[in-house]
Amino acid sequence: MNLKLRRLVLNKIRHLSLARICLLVFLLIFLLTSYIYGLIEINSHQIIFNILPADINENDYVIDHDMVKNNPKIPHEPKKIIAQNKYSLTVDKKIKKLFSRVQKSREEIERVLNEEQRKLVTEQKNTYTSLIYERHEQLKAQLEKELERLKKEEEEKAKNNPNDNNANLNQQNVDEDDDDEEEEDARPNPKTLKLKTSLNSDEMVPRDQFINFLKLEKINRKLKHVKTVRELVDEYRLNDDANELKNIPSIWERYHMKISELQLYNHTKNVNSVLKSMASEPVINCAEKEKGTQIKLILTLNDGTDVLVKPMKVPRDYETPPDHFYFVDFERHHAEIAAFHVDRLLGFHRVPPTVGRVFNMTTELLQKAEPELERTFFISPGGNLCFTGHCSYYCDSTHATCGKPLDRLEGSVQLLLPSKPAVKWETARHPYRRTYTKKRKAEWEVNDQYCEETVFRNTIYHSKLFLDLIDLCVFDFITSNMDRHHFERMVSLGNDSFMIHLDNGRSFGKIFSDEMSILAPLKQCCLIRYSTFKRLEYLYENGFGKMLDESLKFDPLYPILTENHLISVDRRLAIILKEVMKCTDKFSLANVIIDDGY
Ligand SMILES: Nc1ncnc2c1ncn2[C@@H]1O[C@H](COP(=O)(O)OP(=O)(O)OP(=O)(O)O)[C@@H](O)[C@H]1O
Ligand SMILES: [Mn+2]
Repeated sequence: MNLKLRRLVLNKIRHLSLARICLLVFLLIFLLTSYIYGLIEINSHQIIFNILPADINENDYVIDHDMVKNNPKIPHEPKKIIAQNKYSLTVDKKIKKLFSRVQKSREEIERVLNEEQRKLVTEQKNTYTSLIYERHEQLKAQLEKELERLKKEEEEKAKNNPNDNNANLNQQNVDEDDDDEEEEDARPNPKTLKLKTSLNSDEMVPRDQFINFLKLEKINRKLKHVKTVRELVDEYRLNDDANELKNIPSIWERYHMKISELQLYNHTKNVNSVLKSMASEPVINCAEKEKGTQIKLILTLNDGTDVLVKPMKVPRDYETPPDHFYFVDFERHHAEIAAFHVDRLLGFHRVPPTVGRVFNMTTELLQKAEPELERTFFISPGGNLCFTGHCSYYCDSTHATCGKPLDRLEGSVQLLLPSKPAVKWETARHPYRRTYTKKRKAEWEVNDQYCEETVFRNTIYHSKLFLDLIDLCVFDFITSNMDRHHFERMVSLGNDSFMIHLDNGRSFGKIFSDEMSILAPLKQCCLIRYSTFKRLEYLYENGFGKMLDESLKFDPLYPILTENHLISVDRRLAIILKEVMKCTDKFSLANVIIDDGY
């Protein structure tokens, strides 16, 4: 009896295990396919399921809005936390003294080159410029010869071995390092060869001469016709057979057409209406920005305006963790907004109009999303609507962009500036670029003579562009932005059209300390534009932090910066002025503060 029972049980178990094994194998195959097709992500410590219904049903994302209203713990309106004038203004006597010294040297600073000097300096400048063009032509001719020779060799080889399928010569240049676009290729193509604007290493440009090149701009400025986008559009329309610019959205007339070679807008007033419409116009399409390292959306608004949206990732008081490099830092929407206001107060007007906006993720993003993006939406365990999107950094489920709460999402909205076909842009590598690696330092970080040895020798900076670069350094130090790898310009507006201060998402990552290395261009070159200095003086006298807070009050997401951020802005302004002061110990005042007419 006992034996019979035992056999029966054993048999049952055997059968059960077979069924289990089948089930297990099936499950494994299922998991493997899910993993391959991206429905499952495996992290170091968890497995994440991205299994979504193939067709997204709007009802899957119904958010309980009453819950938000009835739950006082959920902040559905940002609290106004900044008490006015809480941060104090310290006035440094030494800085005040610098202001009065500059006032006294005003005549000397503002003086233009006399006729004789102008001729001489123009000649010197032209000598360098012709030198680099000459070398460029020589190099091009040399490369063409070399290519010709190689081609002949290949042809001869082909004649000798007619069966051998030779590799195409031009094919060898396809692999280009994206980051080092200005570095020389192994075998550059003479047709697309970029002009090397740098003089040879033994050809130093003395400081006095370099300063004269900058001063020469003051004369040129007076003679110059300042080009606008309107002119570019008019020019383009003359040959616009495809009628590409026939029915352009109203933003062109309201804003784009007025962009000039000098700045993105001339009066705050001109930009306020754009900010307002970007913050309120209904969204009609939502796409992802291609090739981004972090998630960015491109929205088309009802009035035809295209805008770039960076969604909220971190709270206002977030600081970059001490072990995080600048190149892995999160992009912050509040930084983009604050940077616009800082740039505007500095009088540069080189950051595109940027405003904060609260989105209803369901109706404004999900329901308007293009299919690729739509597929990445899901509801989190906390009941919030989230999406991951596609990008190379932080587009996995652990870093999803989620409603705070439910489907309420804050973001920065930046106007997309005009580009092709009427407006051509150019990107150039920043001379004080960081290495974007964990271990290697850039030359400017180890060589204090870098400015004279490298920057002064680059003929691209024998122009207005150099003091623009110092302006950018001032702006980046105040906003604490270490992520300035390139700068972009609308070159069809002119050879030295202003540097657009784009991509400020990684600024304001430090609050209680200052990143002194950002000031390297100012410290090493010891040159600053007169009008910028006067602007810094004005902000110092009137309280930069306070003015910034007042300016930010116009943003729908106010407060944008914390009180400590505002204190940091005042502190950094004083540091910049002190660095200028140190420079005037080394060089005379009129050889540090330069009036180039801009
Ligand atoms: N407001 C704008 N108008 C026009 N073009 C823009 C604007 N903002 C960004 N772009 C274009 O998109 C590019 C990428 O923008 P941004 O630098 O913000 O993205 P990113 O993904 O952070 O780039 P990266 O991570 O490589 O620094 C810019 O270099 C510029 O060419
Ligand atoms: Mn960036």
